[in-house]
Amino acid sequence: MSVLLSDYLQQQQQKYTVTPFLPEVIISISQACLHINREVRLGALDNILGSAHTGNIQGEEQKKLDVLSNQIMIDTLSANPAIAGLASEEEDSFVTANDNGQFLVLFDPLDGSSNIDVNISIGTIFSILAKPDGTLTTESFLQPGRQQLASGYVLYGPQTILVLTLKHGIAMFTLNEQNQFQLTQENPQIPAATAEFAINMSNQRHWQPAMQNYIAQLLAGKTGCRGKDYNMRWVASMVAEVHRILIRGGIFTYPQDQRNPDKPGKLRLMYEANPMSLLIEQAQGAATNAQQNILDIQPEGLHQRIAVVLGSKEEVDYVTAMHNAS
Ligand SMILES: O=P(O)(O)OC[C@H]1O[C@](O)(COP(=O)(O)O)[C@@H](O)[C@@H]1O
Ligand SMILES: [Mg+2]
Ligand SMILES: [Mg+2]
Repeated sequence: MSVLLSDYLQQQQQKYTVTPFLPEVIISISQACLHINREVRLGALDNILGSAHTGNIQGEEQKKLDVLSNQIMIDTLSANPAIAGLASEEEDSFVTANDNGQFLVLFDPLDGSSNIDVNISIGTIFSILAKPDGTLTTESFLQPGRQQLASGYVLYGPQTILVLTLKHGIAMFTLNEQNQFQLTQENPQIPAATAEFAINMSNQRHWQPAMQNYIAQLLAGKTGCRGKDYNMRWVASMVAEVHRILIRGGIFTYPQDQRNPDKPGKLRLMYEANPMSLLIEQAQGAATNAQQNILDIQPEGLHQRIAVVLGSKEEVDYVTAMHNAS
């Protein structure tokens, strides 16, 4: 018998203590993503390709689909009275949703924007926190990743797949012919060892010495100290890279760059690194900023950037140890 997202959420409530109304928040997120999915599938037919000719607070050019997906997320989630506030890659500061809401939702409405126009996998990433008591402020959102109640992503690829954790393992749902998310895999385990890495090699000259040395070891293959040949992949969509790692293992990194010391990495802690790190940990992988566990980091800003190393545990531990020894 097929298990739909709503059935799965009910089962989780029967097995574990799930915060009241958290399932409804996840349903709202899934509805927003179904809407985004429709837009993605139509592409040029719905005039959603190309630049919006605007920029976000991070100085990045916004694509039409970045702006549209952000609006869909805000409109859909604000309609759920359980949600107090929202934070998005595309909004300068947080958005107040409902005065009596108990949850905060942080999201990257459209991840992998450079892939939109070329029809390569993109996604939506989300993180759910409990709203602390009192007035909603930026500080309300600045909770370490370990305090997330749930996180996940929707991958708009050859299949549309929702991946979710309520901190009791991981569930993967595939969008079926009735436009419903249907459970297709539970509790994938990331193999501890791997021979596949993902990094944007064009930035090599800017990496710190420890990352230079690590990648040089992998490139040396069988002839080097790691004693095996490594394969490389780079999709330029974090959602797609994390999905590959959840399915078959591997290591993904977007390291710190020496070009701009004020910008310790490209990826954002609150709505990219934290939700993905929770998923990776729930699948027996590891995630660090090359020095410490990402989920233990005390955030300092909504749009804080961070170096990310995640995936197969032995490989992540190895490269993290190299950084800590340097
Ligand atoms: O184009 P680059 O430098 O390889 O960066 C790719 C990385 O940037 C991102 O696209 C950033 O996400 P956004 O598209 O949400 O800004 C990641 O998904 C991906 O890992
Ligand atoms: Mg992103
Ligand atoms: Mg984005």
